[in-house]
Amino acid sequence: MSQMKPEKPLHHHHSRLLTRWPHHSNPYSPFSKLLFWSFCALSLFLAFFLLTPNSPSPNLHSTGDPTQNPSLRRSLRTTNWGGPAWEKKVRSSCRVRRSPNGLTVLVTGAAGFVGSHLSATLRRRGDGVLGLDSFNDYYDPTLKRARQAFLEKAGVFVVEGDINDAALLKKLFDVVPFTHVAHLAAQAGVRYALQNPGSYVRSNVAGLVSILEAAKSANPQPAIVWASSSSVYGLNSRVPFSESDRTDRPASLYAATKKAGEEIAHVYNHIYGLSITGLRFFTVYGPWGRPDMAYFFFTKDILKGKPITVFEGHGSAHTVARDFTYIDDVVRGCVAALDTAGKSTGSGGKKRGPAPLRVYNLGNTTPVPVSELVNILEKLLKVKAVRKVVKMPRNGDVPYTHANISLAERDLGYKPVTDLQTGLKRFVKWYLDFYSVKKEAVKEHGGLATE
Ligand SMILES: O=C(O)[C@H]1O[C@H](OP(=O)(O)OP(=O)(O)OC[C@H]2O[C@@H](n3ccc(=O)[nH]c3=O)[C@H](O)[C@@H]2O)[C@H](O)[C@@H](O)[C@@H]1O
Repeated sequence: MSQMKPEKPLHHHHSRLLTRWPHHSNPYSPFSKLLFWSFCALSLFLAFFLLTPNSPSPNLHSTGDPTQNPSLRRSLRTTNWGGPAWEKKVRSSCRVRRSPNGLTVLVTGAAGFVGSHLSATLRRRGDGVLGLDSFNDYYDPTLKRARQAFLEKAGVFVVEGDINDAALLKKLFDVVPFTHVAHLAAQAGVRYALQNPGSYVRSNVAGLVSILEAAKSANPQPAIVWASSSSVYGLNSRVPFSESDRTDRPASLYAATKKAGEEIAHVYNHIYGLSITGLRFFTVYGPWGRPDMAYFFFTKDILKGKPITVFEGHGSAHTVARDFTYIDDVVRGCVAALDTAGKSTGSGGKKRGPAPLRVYNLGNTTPVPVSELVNILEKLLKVKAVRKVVKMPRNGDVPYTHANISLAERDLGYKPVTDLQTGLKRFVKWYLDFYSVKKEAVKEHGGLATE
């Protein structure tokens, strides 16, 4: 009842205002009618323009919150794609040069750290590869553009678009019969989830569903390999972490969205017969890495003489350690996962038989304390770090990670061969080259090869 009350006075007020309006602005005058209809026509035109998926419009690589802002969401859906020239580039990027067994792979997050390395590796061995990336500014987009430049040189076209853009995904699957999707696009980083939780739900949950929806409707259905995370082990205290261990106690929203992804994978495998492999990456590092990761910004800050914050654990878990895994080892694991994926069995959105559903740890099996990581960086950079040792805040971090990789060893032939000292040496060399003289670095490396 109380909600009904204001209506009367408002209406009353409104009609009083009408009677006071001068003649030329009276809404019932011919001029106002004309204004009214022009406004309607313009609104209709704008609505049509914004909702049409293929309409060319300026590219917005925004990381704003599209679920909070519907107009931004629309703008993400109208990214500049489509047309004969664009389709030609897509097809040529997907042309297999390793017949007859070459794969045709859609790599999401292709301008990202693991995505760019994987795309280059696949293209080098002759597979057809198409990249997809939103180039958002979670971290410096110029680094993503530099990776894209490498990929273009290697013959990989990176489509600029959002994984939540269903019309774009449908178009890609209509143009190319992908045999595989390497789904690496995600909102990464454990601690950033405290600042921007929505972004994790959008990318890691909604985005994954969007990819699986497109894949289940595609004909043929591709096999999916996607990036889960070691963080799903959360507060698990059994070491080393095995795939059969508990993963129902995540310590961060990031971990929770990756765990949710593993459950979602089960659903799409069960209902639609999609072949799905989740890879639990263990703190992947190396050249062309992510600036939001500790080894990367420690390097930057040590060189600048800025203090770095080194976390230490609480009580018996005093040493904070990670099973740091070198990029080339992880990429070999990804390639093996694609090669052994097995086929999806569905068609026309219907399951025709059981399909593989797999999860593997891709770690290094040798956890290293973060303090030791800093020691190695100091030696390589020849600069003493200014350390601020603090108790680990409740920020989503777990004290340690340690992978048991026997399953990946058995099924994928996965065998990491790079220790932290060797991998960081390669990273530091790349870092110094890339950030002091960018162009020279690009020429010298001549690709993403790091070995
Ligand atoms: O293994 C994984 O699945 C995850 O690995 C990393 O997460 P994390 O291991 O936390 O990597 P960093 O953020 O680089 O942190 C490495 C270590 O440095 C510590 N750290 C971090 C930041 C800092 O200021 N000080 C500090 O001591 C962290 O506690 C952690 O032990 C990635 O950022 C995640 O995207 C990925 O999913």
